[in-house]
Amino acid sequence: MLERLVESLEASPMTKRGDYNYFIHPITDGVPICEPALLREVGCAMVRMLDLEGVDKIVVAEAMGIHIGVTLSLMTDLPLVIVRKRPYGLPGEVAIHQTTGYSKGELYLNGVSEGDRVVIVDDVCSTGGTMRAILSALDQIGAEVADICVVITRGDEDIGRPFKTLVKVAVSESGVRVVDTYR
Ligand SMILES: O=P(O)(O)OC[C@H]1O[C@H](OP(=O)(O)OP(=O)(O)O)[C@H](O)[C@@H]1O
Ligand code: HPA
Repeated sequence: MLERLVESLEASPMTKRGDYNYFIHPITDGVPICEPALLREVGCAMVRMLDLEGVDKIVVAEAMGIHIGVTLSLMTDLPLVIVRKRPYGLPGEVAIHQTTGYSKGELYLNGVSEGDRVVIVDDVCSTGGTMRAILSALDQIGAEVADICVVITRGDEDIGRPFKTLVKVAVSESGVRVVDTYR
């Protein structure tokens, strides 16, 4: 279990975004190509780990939460909410300020209502800025977060509540090392 993920992560090419050591991987970038077997491996592990009891919706962030969310939505039959990087101006839309290790921007949440029970999934948690921003928007709406799972965690970020991860990695200029695998 998770062999494809571990092997491909440790073979990730590296680049720099300012001072940030950025690894390039099919799950986090869709580059160079995302194999169905890898998506299946990730989807099966997440379904096993997540507490899906009574959950109404899966929440993901554009862009690199989308393929993971679609995989889980097809496996669980739960609807998908995509937090977008552009506004739609619909009633109830919540704007969120996102800060990552290498960027800042706005995200916009639609489609979650007060009392909804959701799970959040994403490709990677690094500084935790994206996850904290989404959690604060869901809290503002009055939705309940049943569980959170990311594919990859890098660093020891605090997002204000426990969350699950499939693998934990250490990243340096020379590459990615998987330091823990959860299944
Ligand atoms: O823990 P953090 O420091 O917030 O980093 C994690 C976030 O960074 C990436 O998103 P990004 O905004 O770069 O957009 P992308 O999904 O379009 O690559 C990634 O998909 C996570 O959502
Ligand atoms: O190092 C990274 N690689 C890909 N996506 C990311 N999102 C946050 N950090 C990274």
